[in-house]
Amino acid sequence: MLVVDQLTKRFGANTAVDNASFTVDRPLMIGIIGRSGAGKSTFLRMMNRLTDASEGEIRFEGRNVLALKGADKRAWQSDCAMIFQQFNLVPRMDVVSNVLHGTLAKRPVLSTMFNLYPREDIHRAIDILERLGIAAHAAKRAEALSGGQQQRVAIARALMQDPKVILADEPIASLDPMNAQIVMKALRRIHDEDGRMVIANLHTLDTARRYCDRVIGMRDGRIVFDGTPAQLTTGVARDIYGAGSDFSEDATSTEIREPVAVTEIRHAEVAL
Ligand SMILES: Nc1ncnc2c1ncn2[C@@H]1O[C@H](COP(=O)(O)OP(=O)(O)OP(=O)(O)O)[C@@H](O)[C@H]1O
Repeated sequence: MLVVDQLTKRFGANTAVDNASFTVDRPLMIGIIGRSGAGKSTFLRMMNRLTDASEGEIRFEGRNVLALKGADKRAWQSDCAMIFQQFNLVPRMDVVSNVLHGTLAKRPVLSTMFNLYPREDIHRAIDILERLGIAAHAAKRAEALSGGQQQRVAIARALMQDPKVILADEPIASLDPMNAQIVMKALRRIHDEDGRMVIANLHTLDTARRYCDRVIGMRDGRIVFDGTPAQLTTGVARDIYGAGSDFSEDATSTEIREPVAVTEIRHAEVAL
């Protein structure tokens, strides 16, 4: 389904992604972990064609997506939606309009400029917001929502594209532990229920272990681990992070320890 073949990206003398290869034969939920600068974002950006590769191929369903041009490239970018750490919403625009922006690539420029969307798209946007537990905020400005709610709006916008793959670049790095869990659960549910592949860059080991079927570890641009969460032992993690024997998983943890926070999560999840 997805074949990453000897993928390399150089920025001058710096090799950000170094001869990376892996194969995915069904739509899994994949976590990419590694310390800052390991090449995780650059990989996602190549996959979505925001950055060109220096060498190698990314084949999705048999096509080398790195060779696509013009309308084919835009169609791929629509099939492969991206969400970001900072949500990238239009802050002063209402939530529904932000979600409808997910149809941008498929809409004539003029109708988008004047916010003219077909009724069925508006209904679909509201259905998606409902699915994510935030339909009650549909008419509010995006900036009025909490970080966790804004990230769910960004996921809703991605879903409007009806993508085959969702790429998430540190989707929970700006969120508190409670909202981080709500967002990760939303991504996992979308994967489970819709069968979409999700590839998420994550900076916390426990999140990768808990939500992903497969974990890829990057260090200095190279893939140094590719396995199941069960295979991701503390020793392996130490290798990925290039850490010494004093390495503590707590340093990369988003676990919630206070019982009160767990109760809050359960309340929030009822809405999901
Ligand atoms: N546009 C760019 N120009 C030059 N160098 C870049 C550019 N983008 C990334 N790099 C370099 O490529 C390497 C990998 O960066 P990348 O952002 O992919 O790492 P990362 O694992 O996503 O880290 P982080 O978690 O901090 O975002 C780093 O050394 C970075 O400085």
